[in-house]
Amino acid sequence: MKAVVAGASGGIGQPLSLLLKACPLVDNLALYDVVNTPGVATDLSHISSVAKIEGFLPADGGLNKALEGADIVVIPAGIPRKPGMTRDDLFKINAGIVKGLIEGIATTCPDAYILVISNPVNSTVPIAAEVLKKAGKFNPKKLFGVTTLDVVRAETFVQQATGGSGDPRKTVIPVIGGHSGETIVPLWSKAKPAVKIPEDKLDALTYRVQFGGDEVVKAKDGTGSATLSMAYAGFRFAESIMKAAKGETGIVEPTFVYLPGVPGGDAIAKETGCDFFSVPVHLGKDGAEKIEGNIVGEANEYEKKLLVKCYEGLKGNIEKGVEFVVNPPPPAEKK
Ligand SMILES: NC(=O)C1=CN([C@@H]2O[C@H](COP(=O)(O)OP(=O)(O)OC[C@H]3O[C@@H](n4cnc5c(N)ncnc54)[C@H](O)[C@@H]3O)[C@@H](O)[C@H]2O)C=CC1
Ligand SMILES: O=C([O-])CC(=O)C(=O)O
Repeated sequence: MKAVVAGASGGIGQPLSLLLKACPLVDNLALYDVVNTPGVATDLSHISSVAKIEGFLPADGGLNKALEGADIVVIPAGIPRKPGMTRDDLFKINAGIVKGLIEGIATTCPDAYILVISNPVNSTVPIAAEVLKKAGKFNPKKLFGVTTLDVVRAETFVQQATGGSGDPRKTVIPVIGGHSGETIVPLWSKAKPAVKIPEDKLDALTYRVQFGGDEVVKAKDGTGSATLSMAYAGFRFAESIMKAAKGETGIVEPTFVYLPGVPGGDAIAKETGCDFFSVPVHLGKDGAEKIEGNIVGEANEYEKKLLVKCYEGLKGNIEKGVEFVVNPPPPAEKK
């Protein structure tokens, strides 16, 4: 299994690369970034794990060299938020970064699983899909927006709100929709095993999952957004993809996918009016095998109200991403 991290020298990229280097499922690890990958790769190369590691910079076709033969490409490249910014404020810079990286993937390793972390995920995944479509290489079963951090937060915060003890990972909570503010919808009613959230804590708990990113941005006070918890979440999702690729069955993860391209997705696309949506997806050797049931239809009344707000925001984010590729903005005039 060859894994590539694009944006490997950054706040997420470095710890994510560390986790992938230590993972026995990875035989080869390529680190790509516009800066510092020789240093990061040399540092990680001293770790006594099976993965062979190499760092690449843009010079001399570095991106294509990194991507050559890749089975899985994880993309945390791009700028993070500062206090006062929304994820959508990152679009201006990150849209072009993601577009360029996906063009490289379309040329060099179109069959790889593609995991997009770069924000705004609600728009960068549609950008990736459109770039791949344009190149005639779009396989919706292998393109994923990484929304695992929302799931991780829901697992953690619900324990705190209910006074639960024990391993938070043992409670499975589907978090669906998109990856920003009100587009993030935790389905507490679908938790397994069931959770009993005191009514007076429900709004605050939901808000904390939806705006957990802001909590970190505020605490980091201008130095960035979630990196370590994101590296954990990104690795957790990448590991699930790799395990499924190697034949492990029964793996289900919420992830932001192109609904019409995944079995079971059409009904949800019709109900939500959104072609891209995060839903629990069964993972298999070919990627997204199918979507489990109609989770949107099964939401309770409280969650249905949250979903209405989710659709409103998400539709615009998706359209913005699609437009960026289909009707690209004119190139900026040179001064
Ligand atoms: N999906 C999610 O749940 C989350 C997403 N994010 C997003 O992840 C992205 C990265 O965040 P951080 O690692 O904190 O930022 P960072 O600034 O620390 O690292 C980003 C890295 O990307 C590199 N980069 C820039 N242009 C590139 C290009 N064309 N090719 C390859 N690498 C390039 C930079 O050199 C830098 O090393 C941000 O957009 C952030 O909003 C952050 C947390 C959670
Ligand atoms: O909040 C941000 O900008 C980073 C992010 O996506 C998260 O932490 O969920």
